[in-house]
Parts: sequence; C-alpha cells; structure tokens
Amino acid sequence: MVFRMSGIVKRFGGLVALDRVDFSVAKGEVMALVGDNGAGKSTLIKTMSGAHVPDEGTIEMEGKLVHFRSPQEAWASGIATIYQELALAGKMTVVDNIFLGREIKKPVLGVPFLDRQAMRKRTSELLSQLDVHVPSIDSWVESMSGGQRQGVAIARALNMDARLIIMDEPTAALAVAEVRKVLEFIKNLRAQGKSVVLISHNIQDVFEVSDRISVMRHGRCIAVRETAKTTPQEIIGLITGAHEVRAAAS
Ligand SMILES: Nc1ncnc2c1ncn2[C@@H]1O[C@H](COP(=O)(O)OP(=O)(O)OP(=O)(O)O)[C@@H](O)[C@H]1O
Repeated sequence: MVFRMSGIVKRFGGLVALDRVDFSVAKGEVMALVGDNGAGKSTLIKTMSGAHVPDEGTIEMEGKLVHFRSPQEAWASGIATIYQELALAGKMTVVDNIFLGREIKKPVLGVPFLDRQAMRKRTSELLSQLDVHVPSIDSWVESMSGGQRQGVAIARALNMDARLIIMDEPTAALAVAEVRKVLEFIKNLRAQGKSVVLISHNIQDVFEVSDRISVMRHGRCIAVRETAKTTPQEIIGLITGAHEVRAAAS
C-alpha cells in the first residue's frame, strides 16, 4: 500500500469524529470515500493531509511512519489535496499557478532570474500528459471553466511530485461534459501510477472511476468494497444504514 492509516481517532471536545478508522490506498488505485453528511469524510482527509493531527493511530506513506503537523509536511511527503475551492489564484496565469512557490530560476551573470521558457515547457507537458485543454497557458485561471480549473489544480499537484492526490467533491459544481473530463483526468492519474482518494456524493461517478470504495458512517469506516464486486444499491444501503435496520429486524 502507498498509504495506510490504522486506528485513527480524532476527537473534538466530547465528540468522536473519527473512531478507530483504518484506511489504505494502493499504488495506481482510485479509492472512493463515501458517507452521509457528518460521517467524518472531511475530518479523515484533513487528517491525511496534515490539517488535523490525530489523537490516536498511525499513518504510513510509502512504507514510512509519518506524523504530519501541517499541510506543508504532507505535501513534502507527496500527498496533495485538491479542495472544492481549489486554492488557485484567479488573477494569475496557468503557468504562474502551476509554479506558484516553486518557480524555476536560472542564473544570469550570477543573478537568479525566472526561467519562463522552462516553466512554460513543463506546463505544456503536464497539461498534455493529463489531456487538459486550456485556451492558453497565459490565460488567467479565473476565465476558465470549472473542469479546466480542476485540470490545472491536478497539474500543479503533479508538478509538486504528488503520489497521492486527494480530491474533495471534484465534480460537484460541474456541468455534465465537464464532469466527464474530470473523471478522465482521474483515470489518467491512475494510468500514470498515481493514487487517488475521491470524496463524492455522486454514486454514479464513484462507480465509473473507482477501484475500491470505503464507506464511512458515524465516524467509523464500516465497509470497504471492490467496486467491481458491489452494486450502487449495496453502497447506498451501507451509507444510509439500511443494512443495520435489516439486521435489527431479523
Ligand atoms: N473543527 C471541528 N470542530 C468540532 N466538530 C467538528 C469539527 N469538524 C468536524 N466536526 C464534527 O465531526 C463530525 C464529522 O464531520 P465531517 O465534516 O468530517 O463529516 P463529512 O462526512 O465530511 O460531512 P459532509 O459530507 O457534510 O462534509 C461532525 O459531527 C462534525 O460536526
């Protein structure tokens, strides 16, 4: 497994938001994370990405124990999180967003200057690898569609050498054609051997793109299923607790 969490507990005062959660993702795997509102999905991804420190449990990335105290530490270990709001700078170009904070510089007469040519070349390579089409790499990000912006955010994560990419509801605000595109980006990431955690309320998207599905309920990870061996009905039953009702009745 590229990534493994074991026995993760996270409390907020008296509330146990994560109750001994085990969660893992293999190399080149798309793991969907599903659950009802308040089930603990956001808290879990914030713990994976260094925004929350767990009260108990262990986290391993690429076989090494890690103790993230900040999102920067998680990024440095190769874990990128793409939140719905994306954290791109709207009034900056595609190239500048992809290299924000890690510009390529070259010395000219001993003084470091931005190597725009190298950054433009790398940007075009990343976008074509992912099959992201933007009007121009010099366009402002705010002028682009939601799907194109998702593509830029993913390219930025790859440029930072992310091996595990966590995507929080990436298709929630998108039109149908754009949803297709984002699902293709996710498949491209998998084809490149990257691992993806996909949080989604859209069961159809989950079934189209994931290899396994983890179901959270009341802060616990109650089931993990291989997508090819389950059905939307079973997953919805697990999310809503219908299986508990049936078990209680029998
Ligand atoms: N910072 C916080 N302080 C106190 N309680 C919190 C905090 N963050 C989350 N919680 C609580 O932890 C529980 C899990 O919330 P979480 O946001 O992780 O659920 P979720 O599955 O992501 O839900 P949604 O789909 O609505 O985003 C909820 O009861 C929530 O109120």
